Amino acid sequence: MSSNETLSEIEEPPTYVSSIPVPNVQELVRKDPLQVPQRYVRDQQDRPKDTDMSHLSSLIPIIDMSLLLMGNKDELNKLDLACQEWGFFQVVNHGVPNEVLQKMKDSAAEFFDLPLEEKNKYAMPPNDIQGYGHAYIVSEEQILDWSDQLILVIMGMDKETLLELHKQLVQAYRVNYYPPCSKPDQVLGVSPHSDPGTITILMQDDYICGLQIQHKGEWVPINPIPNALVVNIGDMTEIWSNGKYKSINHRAVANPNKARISYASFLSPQDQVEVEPLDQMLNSEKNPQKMYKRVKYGEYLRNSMKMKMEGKAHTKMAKID
Ligand SMILES: O=C(O)CCC(=O)C(=O)O
Ligand SMILES: [Fe+2]
Repeated sequence: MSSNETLSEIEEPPTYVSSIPVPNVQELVRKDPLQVPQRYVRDQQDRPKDTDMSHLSSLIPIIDMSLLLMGNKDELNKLDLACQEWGFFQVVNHGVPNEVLQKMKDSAAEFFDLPLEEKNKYAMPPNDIQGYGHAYIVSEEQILDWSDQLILVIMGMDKETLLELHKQLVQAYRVNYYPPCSKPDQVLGVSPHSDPGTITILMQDDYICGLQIQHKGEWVPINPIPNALVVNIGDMTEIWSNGKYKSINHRAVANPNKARISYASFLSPQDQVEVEPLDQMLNSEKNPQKMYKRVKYGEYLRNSMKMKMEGKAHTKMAKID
């Protein structure tokens, strides 16, 4: 995008790769809580295993935002290490009032409680990623996730202010609804994937576990801390940092008894922005070789949407072999 072109001049709404329509999981469970159709059953090696990784969960860094804002160097180093070693951390004292978080939770819960006909008034249209439904379904054979989603691309803010503050930042918001599952050991709520954008800010349910991240080959649960926010590095930050900061494979598992809702806010560059390793990241001793090609974010995103979510397979497009 040239420097004299601004977001407000780009009138055309972006189009997305369309996803094959699939059943509504919440409705499936409402009709028969015990059925788990074959389309949702994972191959043995992909199923959540009953291994206890809680000793690793307690090592996932917790960052105190109030310390960062006071310029605390130790906390800044902790954040730097978190991005390099884990790609995930939880943030406490983030300054977002608990009432605001609660309102988000209440309004999402209210939406998912509506009858299907009401929810379907906001159904995701073909070629769009916004709305109620499912994305990333590219073949009839694909094993499906045990969840429904509501996705919004948030552009309603004052563009001038937004541009001033963030230049080309785009925010998309996805509410994931995971109905309970009678066979949680055979399904996944969300397939393993890394997030394509810059960073993701995730509000989990305060008590129900589900999110797991891949760390040194193991699936490690991120235990909820009430009112904390989970932050993870996306693929674009991995590219800008030439791999110093890691965009980590993660997934969500289903719960046998309770529905779980998570709220993911994806921050990303504008579609036209070209992303490549920053010069200063190439001069470090650790990563002298350029590991990524230049990619246009919009193309990268759409390319990833043509594939089912499959770990970091979609990142190949940007990798230098
Ligand atoms: O539900 C979760 O905890 C994870 C959701 C997620 O990874 C996503 O929406 O990209
Ligand atoms: Fe994610």
